[in-house]
Amino acid sequence: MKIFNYPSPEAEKRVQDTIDRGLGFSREDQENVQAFLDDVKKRGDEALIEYTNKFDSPAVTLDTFKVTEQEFEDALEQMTPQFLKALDRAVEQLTTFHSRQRENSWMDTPRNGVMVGQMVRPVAAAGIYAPGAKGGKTPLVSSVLMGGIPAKVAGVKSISLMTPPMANGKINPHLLAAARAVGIDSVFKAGSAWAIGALAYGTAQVPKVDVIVGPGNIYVALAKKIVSGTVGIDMIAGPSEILIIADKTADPECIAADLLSQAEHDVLASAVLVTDSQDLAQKVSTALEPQLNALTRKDIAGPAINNFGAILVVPDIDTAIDLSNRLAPEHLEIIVESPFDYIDRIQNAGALFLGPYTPEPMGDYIAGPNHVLPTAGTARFSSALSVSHFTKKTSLIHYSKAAFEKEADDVITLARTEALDAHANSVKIRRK
Ligand SMILES: NC(=O)c1ccc[n+]([C@@H]2O[C@H](COP(=O)([O-])OP(=O)(O)OC[C@H]3O[C@@H](n4cnc5c(N)ncnc54)[C@H](O)[C@@H]3O)[C@@H](O)[C@H]2O)c1
Ligand SMILES: N[C@H](CO)Cc1c[nH]c[nH+]1
Ligand SMILES: [Zn+2]
Repeated sequence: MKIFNYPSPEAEKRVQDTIDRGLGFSREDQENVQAFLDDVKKRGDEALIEYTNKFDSPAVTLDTFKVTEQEFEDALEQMTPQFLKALDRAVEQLTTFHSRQRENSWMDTPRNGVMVGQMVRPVAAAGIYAPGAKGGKTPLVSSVLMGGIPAKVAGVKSISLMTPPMANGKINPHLLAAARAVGIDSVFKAGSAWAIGALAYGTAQVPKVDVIVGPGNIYVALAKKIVSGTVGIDMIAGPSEILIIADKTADPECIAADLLSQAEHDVLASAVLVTDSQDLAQKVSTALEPQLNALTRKDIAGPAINNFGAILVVPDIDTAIDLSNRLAPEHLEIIVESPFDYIDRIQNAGALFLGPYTPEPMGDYIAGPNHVLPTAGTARFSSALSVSHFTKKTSLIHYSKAAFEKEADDVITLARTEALDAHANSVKIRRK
């Protein structure tokens, strides 16, 4: 992995390439995705089956497109006790974390005779996307939990899960077990942009939803971007990224492993180490090569490391923090002598992992917080997928006659300033 001194023009270029890589949708991608969406809007399930047959599995038909109860049962029979134990732990710990995000409705009486408040309500229907590239061979089972659990905690009644099928026309059984564990019964065998279109517009089989959440590749991200406004979305969750700030106390083998953990997600993933130790930089670079070569997904992690990976040597940890705030990474690991000393200075990051025993995958699967996180610098203004993505708020207002009389003149004045006579009249008419 290439080592750069930072600041320097060469390092600056690599940093800029990393920032620019994430959400760069080409015109061609946009046109293709728009065409998929238009077609799903027009032809519904027929279009879904056609694209699923062409891109994922020739075995999916209109009759087998929705996962049946029998398929759920067959899947559950294949689960090992070891997997079910891990799944149970993940479900429990994620539910505990997300339950703390619940917001209550409230009412207040700020002035005599006036009542104001906010009612929190779940959306009626939500759609969850769980990635599964290469005919469902890399099913992100954990993404089912990350979408489903906050939706359930919010109180959403109808949840549909979309995920690409495997070549044999089935959904990966572990993914179905995860869906069952969080209480999602409607699972459809469709991925990519057409799955997002089905959720946004509805088809004969797929219910139209109010909110679509979940990560996915460029086609999924672009489709979500296009349909947002028609439906709510969580965010444009792009290719994964990790930034690690480490000092001489860090273990180079662990740092190399953590960098690769995100690089293996996508050829567009980014993995950056920022350190004040030249010695650590060299050792991580050396440790990385053999670890990369041993990976099953080295064909994905390799290009990610080559194109969007870097080891940046900085004069001090304060410079590392400034750079990290500028990059606003999806995942930020701080592995230095006293990591908690730096929390106050972290302004932009999707999730923060502190200390040598908090590798990023703890957060991907089991710690509790959500792993669907803002990427490509969008952590400057957006946050992890949460219960609030599945709720909306209605304001509540009440005036007594006396309270109305007291404030009426000011409303009339403001309405006239805006030349809105009818507004003024609606108040005036009540003042007999
Ligand atoms: N930001 C986050 O929180 C977060 C979390 C998890 C995963 N991720 C990211 O999600 C992504 C998952 O992507 P994935 O590819 O593994 O799964 P995916 O399900 O998003 O993509 C696979 C689908 O894309 C379709 N497809 C393939 N080629 C196509 C083409 N030319 N046109 C249209 N559709 C096509 C396939 O047929 C399949 O249905 C990765 O980039 C990963 O880094 C991000
Ligand atoms: N690291 C990914 C988010 O960028 C989430 C994930 C799912 N499975 C493994 N990892
Ligand atoms: Zn991951």
